Amino acid sequence: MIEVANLTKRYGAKTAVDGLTFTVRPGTVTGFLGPNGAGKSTTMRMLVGLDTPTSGTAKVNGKVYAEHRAPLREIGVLLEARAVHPGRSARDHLLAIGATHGITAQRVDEVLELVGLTEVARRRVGNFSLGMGQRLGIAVALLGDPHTVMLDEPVNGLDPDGIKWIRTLLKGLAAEGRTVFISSHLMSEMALTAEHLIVVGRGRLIADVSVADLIASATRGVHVLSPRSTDLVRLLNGDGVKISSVGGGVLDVVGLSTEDIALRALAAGIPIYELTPQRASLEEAYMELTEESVEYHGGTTTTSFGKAA
Ligand SMILES: Nc1ncnc2c1ncn2[C@@H]1O[C@H](COP(=O)(O)OP(=O)(O)OP(=O)(O)O)[C@@H](O)[C@H]1O
Repeated sequence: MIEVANLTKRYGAKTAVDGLTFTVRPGTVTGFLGPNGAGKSTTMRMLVGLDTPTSGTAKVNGKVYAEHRAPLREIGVLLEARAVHPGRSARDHLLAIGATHGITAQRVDEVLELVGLTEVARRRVGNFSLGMGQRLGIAVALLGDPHTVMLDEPVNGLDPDGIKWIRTLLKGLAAEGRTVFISSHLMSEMALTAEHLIVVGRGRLIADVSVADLIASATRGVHVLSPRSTDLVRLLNGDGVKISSVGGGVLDVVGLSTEDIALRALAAGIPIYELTPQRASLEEAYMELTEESVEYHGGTTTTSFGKAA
């Protein structure tokens, strides 16, 4: 379990994390999302004692990191900046880390197997590809068989096979009852991996929501096909309702639910052949949610072409 309460971090005049409060529960994969500079890495660093909060608390399994006697057994982390001695083998790297916690060579070999590095376990880490380095980082995180796993951008550098592997791994860890907290900018991947989301922007909490609810809350219309579309437009038009044609006789109705449309059409005797709610993708829902809090907007090059009538 991860509990963040009124957490604030200032670097001089810059407030990186601003009164953040949230809980990450065991048993599900929780995604940590937010635009660049939103404060995700800073929050994760405070959770593992790499940064000190200006105020508030960041607890793992009921205690702040420094209070744990065997932290590797409480929380396994993969943060972006990893210090690995390039001349060491993957196995030696894990053995050295494990030595501080009485972790056996057998456990090291188990973890190497789990992340698919057994065959290269005795090779110099300096020659590892980005994906192999990422797998080694995940091996470090899992070494102490921790109850909580926190990974910053875990799919960075992984190929599609690797991405699928980590998705299965993370879901498996959550199914075992562990707390799994991951940050990522890949929305399509988050939609497949996470069940719950903590969304931050400019250091503040924007949403603490299930993936399903976030997608459902994104405003999208309902596509309606009727042989009497003109009558239907007249019937449904009103305050807060926007109706447009999307071609093929199909109307896009925003501001009314499928039930509203069906019942009103039924009462007026207007037949309906098709009624389809338009679902937003997680990416679209996320963009709507964070629109206001993007710190660094990219420049756009716009060229005007005459719009076709
Ligand atoms: N050591 C530091 N000194 C000064 N400012 C910092 C420091 N660390 C982070 N910041 C600032 O704090 C803000 C939050 O940064 P952080 O890295 O936590 O964001 P993030 O959400 O992880 O971003 P990204 O998605 O780009 O990794 C940024 O504006 C960043 O420039």
